[in-house]
Amino acid sequence: MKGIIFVIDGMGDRPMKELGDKTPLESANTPSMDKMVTEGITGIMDTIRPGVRPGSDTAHLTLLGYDPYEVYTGRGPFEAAGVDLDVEPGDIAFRCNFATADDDLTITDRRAGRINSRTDEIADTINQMKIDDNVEIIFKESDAHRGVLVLRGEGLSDKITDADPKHEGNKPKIVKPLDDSDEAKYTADVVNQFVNKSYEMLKDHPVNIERIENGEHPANIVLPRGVGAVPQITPFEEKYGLKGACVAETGLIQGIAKLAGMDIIHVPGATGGINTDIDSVHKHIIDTVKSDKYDFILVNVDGADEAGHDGDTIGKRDFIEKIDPIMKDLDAMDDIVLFVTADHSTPVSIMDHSGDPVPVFLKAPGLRVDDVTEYGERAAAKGGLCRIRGSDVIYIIRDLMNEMPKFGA
Ligand SMILES: O=C(O)[C@H](O)COP(=O)(O)O
Ligand SMILES: [Mg+2]
Repeated sequence: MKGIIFVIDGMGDRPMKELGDKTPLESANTPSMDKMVTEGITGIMDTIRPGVRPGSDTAHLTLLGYDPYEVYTGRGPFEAAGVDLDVEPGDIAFRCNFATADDDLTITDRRAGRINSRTDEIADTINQMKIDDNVEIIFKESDAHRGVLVLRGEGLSDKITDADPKHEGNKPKIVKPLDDSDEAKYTADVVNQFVNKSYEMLKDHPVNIERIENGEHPANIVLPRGVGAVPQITPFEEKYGLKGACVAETGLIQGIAKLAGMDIIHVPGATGGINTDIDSVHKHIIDTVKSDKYDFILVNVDGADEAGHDGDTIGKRDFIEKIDPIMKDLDAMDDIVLFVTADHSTPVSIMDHSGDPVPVFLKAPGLRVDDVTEYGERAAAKGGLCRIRGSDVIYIIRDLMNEMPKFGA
């Protein structure tokens, strides 16, 4: 028996007039998932707890059986692991966005047109930045508009705020210390200098001159957020005795799996967007599930979340439809316990994560099948799994895999 958690990132949503009072999932044509739901059991899930808006990081940690209130130190170190940057004790790491700023540093696009090429050249320039002799700047591009900053040196602190203003039309936030320590004050000052210097170094960068000539948004500023020191995570295999692999598109999810000791399966052509090479994603998921090497596989596809963040209703619905053929192949396998879910809702109307519970279903041998015949937020709420929490998932899967020790004699 193999366990699989298949996360359709940000899939949960709310009914929309544009879709005839349906959600993107309810409106999507998903014959394979509907068949699996008919033969399986459904429910809804509060990934962390009702009303809590999960980040993808805290959500995935929870699904893997870690308590984010214990192990989560910030998003940065997971993003760093995802691009193979070491974060050592004493370092602090940030998730960054390549963004577009105008002359007075007002952010006009937090994702620089979802830039998807030559960010390595921009990273090379950022790596030449000097702030003072005490602190080393280590920067690496991740997928699309994402990047990672690691600061290394004496006397740094992760007790500081973010620079990313989170909404266009604002200037970068002035980073502030969160406690009275000299370390936090110093680190905040370093990060503020980093943001300003990134604009100075990038505004006339050849990559950006070319982007402007092509009518694209330049990546002329770097916005750090999600600061964190290195987290302590018990390896997944040590915790559960299951050898794990992760097939994911984005550095964040790969980084979480890597820090949990799982093997990372790289997917050529995966962009994390609705334009991803879905055939390549499909092939790598199925090959990994079929491989004898693994007992447990974490899958994450990210396009529905990106479409939610972009306010793209039709893109979100159509991306969900693209997942259905992958499910058809998983449906043909007998020896799996498959848990399909979103990590959180990203309603198109909000363009960000919400606390709405997400629809889930289970395919496994021996289930107490319910009456639900369609995969959707409201249909799933009528299913036999009822309303669960994300922290329940790894227990439910291990039980159905016959891997759970008995509690008691
Ligand atoms: O896509 C991501 O990395 C995040 O989930 C959203 O981050 P962004 O708003 O910076 O794109
Ligand atoms: Mg997510």
